[in-house]
Amino acid sequence: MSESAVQIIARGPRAAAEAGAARLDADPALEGATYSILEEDEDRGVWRIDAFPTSREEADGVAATLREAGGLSVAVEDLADEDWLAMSLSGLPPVRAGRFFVYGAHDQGRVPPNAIPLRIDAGAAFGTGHHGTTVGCLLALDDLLKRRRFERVLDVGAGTGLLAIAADLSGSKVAVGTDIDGPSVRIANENAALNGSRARFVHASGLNHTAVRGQGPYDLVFANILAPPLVALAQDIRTALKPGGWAILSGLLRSQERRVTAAYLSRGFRLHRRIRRDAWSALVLEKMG
Ligand SMILES: C[S@@+](CC[C@H](N)C(=O)[O-])C[C@H]1O[C@@H](n2cnc3c(N)ncnc32)[C@H](O)[C@@H]1O
Repeated sequence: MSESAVQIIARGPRAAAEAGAARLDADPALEGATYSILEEDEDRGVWRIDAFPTSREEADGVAATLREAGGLSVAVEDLADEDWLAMSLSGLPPVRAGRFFVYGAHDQGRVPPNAIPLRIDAGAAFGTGHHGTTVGCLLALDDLLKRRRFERVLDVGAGTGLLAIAADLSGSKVAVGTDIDGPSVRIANENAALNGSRARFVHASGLNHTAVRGQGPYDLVFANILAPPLVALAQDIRTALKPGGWAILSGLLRSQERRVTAAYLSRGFRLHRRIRRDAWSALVLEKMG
């Protein structure tokens, strides 16, 4: 959808927005759709979903699904420029998440002392550090690093690569990432080079790549994808981890915590912590012996 990119904006009460998001998650045809949900106006109780479809078919599907959910006013707005994501994100403020400081080119020189800087410029891949799902992962890593080190780290659904790069820059020996989206893999490898990181990214669905198997087993696996693939990948993530290894799972809504947690508890994980940000939840799980 090059010259005619659109953004879909749906507004309504929290219950309607969460119901709309749940419908997007449940539709296999919209599995790859990227959207965010957040509280836009706390006083008036208005919640908002922003979706950024990558094809006309996906745009029609997302808009129809949100309308069918009911209780939402849905607008489809044209984005004039193909580089809309970069435009909409340029100038965003830097993000501090624990010891990590995620910033764009325009904030070079503002890195606080003692922070681990992650230079990530807005572009066509997900993960500038501004989304609640990404912040949850960085906060979880920061917290775990207070008591332990992770030698080998895997990042499933790496987007810009910032989670694997954060692991590498905070002392991991091996940091590998995968993404089903080819351009994201290229961008993630460029970001690794830009940050002087040895993290490496490969084009793969889930954990299905020889480079992923070859570097395992892992001490830590990140997966910031949606609830259905998190459930579907539970066994693969378990297999990829050492006993006593950790999983940081994100991309799920608070309303989906129980379903995702159940898939991991039933495979011998223990829930260590939940980090909630906006409507999103990040789960920190340990693989028991
Ligand atoms: C929400 S973004 C997360 C990006 C980054 N890890 C972060 O935390 O900001 C999800 C990414 O996962 C990728 N993805 C979705 N399903 C996947 C799958 N089954 N296997 C690998 N990557 C996947 C998408 O292309 C997208 O880049």
